[in-house]
Order: sequence, then C-alpha cells, then structure tokens
Amino acid sequence: MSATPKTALTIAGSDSGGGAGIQADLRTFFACGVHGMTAITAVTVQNSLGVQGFSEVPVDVVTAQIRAVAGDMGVDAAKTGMLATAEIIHAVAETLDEVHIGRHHETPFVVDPVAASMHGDPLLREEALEAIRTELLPRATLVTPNLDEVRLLTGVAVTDTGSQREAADALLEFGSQWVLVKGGHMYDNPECVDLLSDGVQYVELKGPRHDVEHTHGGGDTLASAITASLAKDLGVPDAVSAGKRFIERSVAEAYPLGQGIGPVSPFWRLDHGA
Ligand SMILES: Nc1ncnc2c1ncn2[C@@H]1O[C@H](COP(=O)(O)OP(=O)(O)OP(=O)(O)O)[C@@H](O)[C@H]1O
Ligand SMILES: Cc1ncc(CO)c(N)n1
Repeated sequence: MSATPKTALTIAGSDSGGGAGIQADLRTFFACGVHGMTAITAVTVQNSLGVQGFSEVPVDVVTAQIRAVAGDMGVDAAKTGMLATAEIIHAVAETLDEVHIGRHHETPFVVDPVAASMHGDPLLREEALEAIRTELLPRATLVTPNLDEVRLLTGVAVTDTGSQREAADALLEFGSQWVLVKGGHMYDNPECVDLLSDGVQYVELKGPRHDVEHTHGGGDTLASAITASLAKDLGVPDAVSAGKRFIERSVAEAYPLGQGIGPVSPFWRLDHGA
C-alpha cells in the first residue's frame, strides 16, 4: 500500500475540450502529485474555438459534492473556477464555512474569479460579480484575477506594473488575504510579470513571455498548481513561486489541438518513459 497523497478540491466548470476548467485542474493536480476531487458547477460545450453554451448544475448538487468529499476524504486545499451564477456562489460560500475551508479556517482556499473564456465568451452571469466581491473574496486565502477580471472587480485598468500595484490594493479591500494580479495580458511587456501582495509585501514574479498562441487553460493551470502546493503545506509566497515556474514551463510546452487555441501542457512533469 502506498502513502496517501495530499488532497485538493476544485469547484469549477467542465470544459469538453479538456484544456481548461475541471479538466485542467485535475491534470495539474495529478502532475503535481496531489489527489484531485471535484465539485462540478456547470457543463460547458467548448472546444479550441470557444464556448458554444453551458448548463448549470443544480445548486444542491454542487454543495452536496463539496460536503461528500470534505466529510469523508478531507480537503487539504481548495480552489474555485467557473461558478456561473450568484446563486451557486452564495451556496458555495455557505458550504465552505460549514466544512471549514477558507482563510478563517485551516484549509487554504484559492479563488480564480473566472468571468469569461479567453475567446471572450461569458462564463459568469453579470449579477454574479457582486457575489464574488462580497461572498468569495472575504473567504479567500488568495485571489488570482487576470487583467480583465481585475477591471471588472475593481474598475482599475492595468496597463503597467504601477497600475498593477494600484489594482492589487483595490482588490485587497474586498477582504482576501493575498492577491495575485496576473500580467499575462500586458502584451507589450517582453516579460510576464505577476504581482503578489498581502498589502504589506509586494512581490513581482517575473518570467519570459513565450511566443506561443496556445494558452488555453493557462489561468486554471496556474491556480491549480498553486492550490496543489498549498495542499502540500507550502506558504502562499512559496506556493505562488512554484505555480509560476509550473505555468511557465506548461505555456512553453503548449500544443496545437483543434482549429483554434490549443491547451497549455503539464505533461513535461510526467515521466513518459514507461
Ligand atoms: N506567453 C506567455 N509566456 C509565459 N507565461 C505566460 C504567457 N502568457 C501567460 N503567462 C503566464 O500564465 C499565467 C496566466 O496568466 P494570464 O494573465 O494569461 O491569465 P488568464 O487570462 O487567466 O489565463 P487564460 O485565459 O490563458 O486561462 C500567468 O502566470 C502569466 O504570467
Ligand atoms: C469551464 C471553464 N472554466 C474556465 C475557463 C477559463 O479558462 C474555461 N474556458 N472553461
């Protein structure tokens, strides 16, 4: 019998194309050596060309999935991705309290505030933004928005590393312990600079900007790699550094698949020799 690995729970939507959402989270958890568990919030009809539609999972089924795994198997760290509606966000927030997950409990909780796919297709109903601000961010150990999500949540338009700091401060007002303002979309910067802050420390995580068009699932993969490290008891700054190294290599090794945007790849972490 082998040693039981640490466990991570993702509360997110399914991507039929396998590159983002639940599927990205599970393959990242696997590559990082943690046991992945899921509470599926929505089923998207999606491929490399975009999201053609989605159907939400009934709220009581979403919360029952969280309770089922937390009560039996235990959760060492959790994350959220696509949550679709204010009703789901409200129920998830209440259930996380019930099972002691979040910044005011022992189990770390990462919020990836997914609002749209990289093609611009909406994955969150508009009225749900306020629920993310008021119900999820106060419970978050870390929130990991991209620049579009930062603008939607705070109104701050990030154009450079100076405004990235302003955005981090504005986001912290909503109550998360740490924020990571991702800079992947600052396309005129030759480096990809993500800013991590808890309001005291401001840490710039820098890496080369790889010249690849296949970055589907990049945000989900980063948040999952961070969650996996938190499950393994790393502190937030170390977990985010490990996540940044993980996504950098996964972007570098992204592959074309389908006629549109292919997925980032965590395969490099696995041994293909067998
Ligand atoms: N071309 C690139 N080369 C290297 N790293 C990148 C590149 N693009 C994004 N990244 C990194 O990938 C992570 C995700 O960043 P990004 O700002 O693109 O988030 P996102 O929009 O949520 O991702 P996506 O929409 O691709 O799922 C960040 O750590 C960012 O720095
Ligand atoms: C289901 C799902 N979650 C998240 C994203 C964002 O990458 C996506 N495209 N699809």
